[in-house]
Formats: sequence, structure tokens, C-alpha cells
Amino acid sequence: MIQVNNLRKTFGASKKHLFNGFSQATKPSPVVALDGLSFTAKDGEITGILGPNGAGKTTCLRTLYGLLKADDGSAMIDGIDVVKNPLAARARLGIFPDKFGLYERLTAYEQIDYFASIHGLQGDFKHQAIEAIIKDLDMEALAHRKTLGFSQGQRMKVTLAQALVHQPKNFVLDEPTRGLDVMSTRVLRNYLARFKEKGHCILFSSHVMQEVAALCDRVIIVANGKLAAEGTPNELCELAGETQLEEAFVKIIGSDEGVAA
Ligand SMILES: Nc1ncnc2c1ncn2[C@@H]1O[C@H](COP(=O)(O)OP(=O)(O)OP(=O)(O)O)[C@@H](O)[C@H]1O
Repeated sequence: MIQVNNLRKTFGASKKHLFNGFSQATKPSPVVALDGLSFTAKDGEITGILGPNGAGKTTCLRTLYGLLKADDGSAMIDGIDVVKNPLAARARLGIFPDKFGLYERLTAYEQIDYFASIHGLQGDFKHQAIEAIIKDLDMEALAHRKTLGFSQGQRMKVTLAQALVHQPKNFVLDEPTRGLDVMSTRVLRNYLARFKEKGHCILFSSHVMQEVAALCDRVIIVANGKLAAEGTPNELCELAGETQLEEAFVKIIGSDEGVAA
């Protein structure tokens, strides 16, 4: 389970901005990225985060990964505070970040192996876990190639495999299907659905309304760093008096920003 309680984050609030040793006449204004955001993503459910560009989705997810420290509020993974106990929290988390880098001199298999080792997998168990994720993500043909030159979709598959190889109880994914072809997107969706059936907690951000409507049990709508609405796709449609999630989203946030073309 993932719980976010009253998260606040402002960028550029207190730093002095110097240029060639002189204070700049015009300081950049602070940006409030999270303004008291709270929600819960439950086990055995897929929870989607929707919001227009700049709403605070990535900031919230990066706080969950421990990459960013919130100014206030807390984030918990299975009841473990990500700031107070980061290692224990991370052990229960698979992350698929917004930006991903690969070690291009390693093969896909070696990269997944590296992450499996970081998560404490060893010996035959580790080998079986790597083989299983490679098979599940249909990566057999890529497994023993160096990742230098991999296409966007191929790089994403390696990143996903790294995130999932230790079968974490909770997955957090930032726009996971961007750049994936239709078959890879289906593989990923089926994978997430199977994980949900096994009782895992999945939280992902997306701009693709059909994807969110089809996959998510609950949807969190974020605007201006705050919770604008939450519920099942049907509940959100009812709340907005619309039949389609896309129309409901537009009505709730008052703009069509954030809907994928
Ligand atoms: N490192 C940073 N420094 C300054 N401002 C930042 C930083 N990271 C995010 N922001 C700002 O915080 C706000 C929230 O950004 P965030 O990336 O969380 O939005 P998002 O909902 O993920 O948007 P998108 O859908 O466009 O990816 C934006 O105004 C963004 O410009």
C-alpha cells in the first residue's frame, strides 16, 4: 500500500541566485509543485494518477522513490516512511522513473542481473527471476545484446525488467507506456493486471485516458499540486455528469491540458 499524506514541495524557494558573483536583479519565482497532496493506493488495485502538465505527478512519484525530499508531509510504502527508513521502503518498491539511463556497455541481462543483486537476489533464485522477467516481457531476443543503440521501446523494457525483477509488492511507474509499440504496451498492461491479481499495489501516471479507464480501479486527479478528485473511473464520470473519463477529466480540471492526443 502507498500512502501520501499532505505532501508539499516548492522549488526555488530559498536559494540565492548568483550570476558571475552578482545577485541577479530578477530572481526566478518559486514554483509550488505539491500543495498538500494526499491519497492512498491500495493493494490488489491499479491506481492511476492523472493531471495536466506541471500538475505535480512526477514530483510526487520522485518523492516516493526517495529522489526528492518533500518540504512537508509524508509518504509511506507498506507503512514505512520513505524518508525515515529509505532502504526498507525501497526494498518494497519497484520504480519506473520518468528518465532512465542504462549502462550501455552491459547487456540487457547483465543490467537486470545488477539490479537483482542490489535487491538481494542470489544464485539460482536470481537466475530464475531474471529468466522469468525476460520471458514475461518478451525480451529473449534482446537479453544478450549490449544496450548501446537500443530503441526507446527496447530501453524501456530493460528499465521495466530492472524495476520488476525482485517482484516488489508495490510498483510506481511514471508514464510507463510512452514510446512503447502496441505489442509492448499490451505486454505491459497484461503484466500489470497479473500483478494486481496477485495482490500487488500499482500506482502509475499517464496521459492516455483509454489506458487509465481500461486498467485502473481508482483514479487520482491532481491539479496545481492538490487532489482535485478521486474515485473509480465510473464514479468520476458520475461526479462530472459525463459518460467518458476524458470528458470527466476535462470538466474536473477545467481544461483539456493533460489529455494525450
Ligand atoms: N527540479 C525542479 N526545479 C524547478 N521546478 C521544478 C522541478 N521539478 C519540477 N518542477 C516544477 O514543478 C511543477 C510540477 O512538475 P511535475 O514534473 O511534477 O509535473 P507533472 O504533473 O509530472 O507534469 P507532466 O505531465 O508535464 O510530466 C512544474 O511547474 C515544474 O516545472
